[in-house]
Amino acid sequence: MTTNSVLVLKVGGALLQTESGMANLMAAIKDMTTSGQKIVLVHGGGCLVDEQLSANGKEIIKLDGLRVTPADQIPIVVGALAGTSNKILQAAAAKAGLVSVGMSLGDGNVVSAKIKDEKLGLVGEVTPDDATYLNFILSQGWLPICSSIAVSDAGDMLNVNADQAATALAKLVNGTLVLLSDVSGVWDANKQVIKSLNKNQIEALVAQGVIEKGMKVKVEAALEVAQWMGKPVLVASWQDTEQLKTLAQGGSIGTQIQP
Ligand SMILES: Nc1ncnc2c1ncn2[C@@H]1O[C@H](COP(=O)(O)OP(=O)(O)O)[C@@H](O)[C@H]1O
Ligand SMILES: CC(=O)N[C@@H](CCC(=O)OP(=O)(O)O)C(=O)O
Repeated sequence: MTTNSVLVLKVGGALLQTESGMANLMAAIKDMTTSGQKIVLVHGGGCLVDEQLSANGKEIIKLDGLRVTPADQIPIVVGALAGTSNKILQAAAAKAGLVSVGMSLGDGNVVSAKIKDEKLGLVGEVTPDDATYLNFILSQGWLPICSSIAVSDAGDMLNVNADQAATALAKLVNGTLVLLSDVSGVWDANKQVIKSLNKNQIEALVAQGVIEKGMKVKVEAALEVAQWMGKPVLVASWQDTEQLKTLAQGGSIGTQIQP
């Protein structure tokens, strides 16, 4: 998708567990940036957080796809996302010949953050704020790699769902959002990828329980941006090299979430 607008690519945490997946993605990013496409990479790391919480004897609780994050889990969550996950991706970027800047939502006032809902603990809700820092990184030809850890004005470190993090950054730079997961797109009840979805269809599939958990959060984030921008948002897979090539050539892949 070589467009004039900035491409905001979000990758789910499962990517970080496959060397070949990361290598393929970084090769596709290298191709796109070489042809002048500006890219912001936003990442999750939910599975790494799960691993680290378990290793530290902590409970894993999710509500509607969002992790309940008590204060005693924050150091582990921040370490897994802003630390390990972010640096794993920077290492993969370096291997592909890309110059990256590892960052989080707490940097340069890119977003403003507040606690989303007391019952989720230290989970953040973010809104776009100041694009100066991100635009500077892009103007240097560097690849920003952003984790979904935010910092509130009150000085709390907050855990933000990475799809929602990507939503805020896509709005910030008025970019084109692509959410890459470990599935080829949004499935129907028979696990067939649906080519295109609008608001009514999404609401029906959520009500039927066909779209659930992390995919519910993702599709709702995608719909919000699609409506805000007045253009479709793609939900696709980082696993499929062909999909990545199509994306790099400006084609449409996976499921299009329509405004
Ligand atoms: N209708 C659906 N279509 C595709 N995936 C779905 C659907 N409903 C639930 N899922 C689940 O959502 C997962 C993707 O969400 P999530 O794990 O949060 O991804 P990521 O970590 O890439 O953001 C899929 O692996 C799948 O198990
Ligand atoms: C609040 C919340 O749910 N935060 C997520 C942040 C990471 C994430 O979203 O990772 P994926 O993209 O791999 O799912 C979490 O703690 O798992």
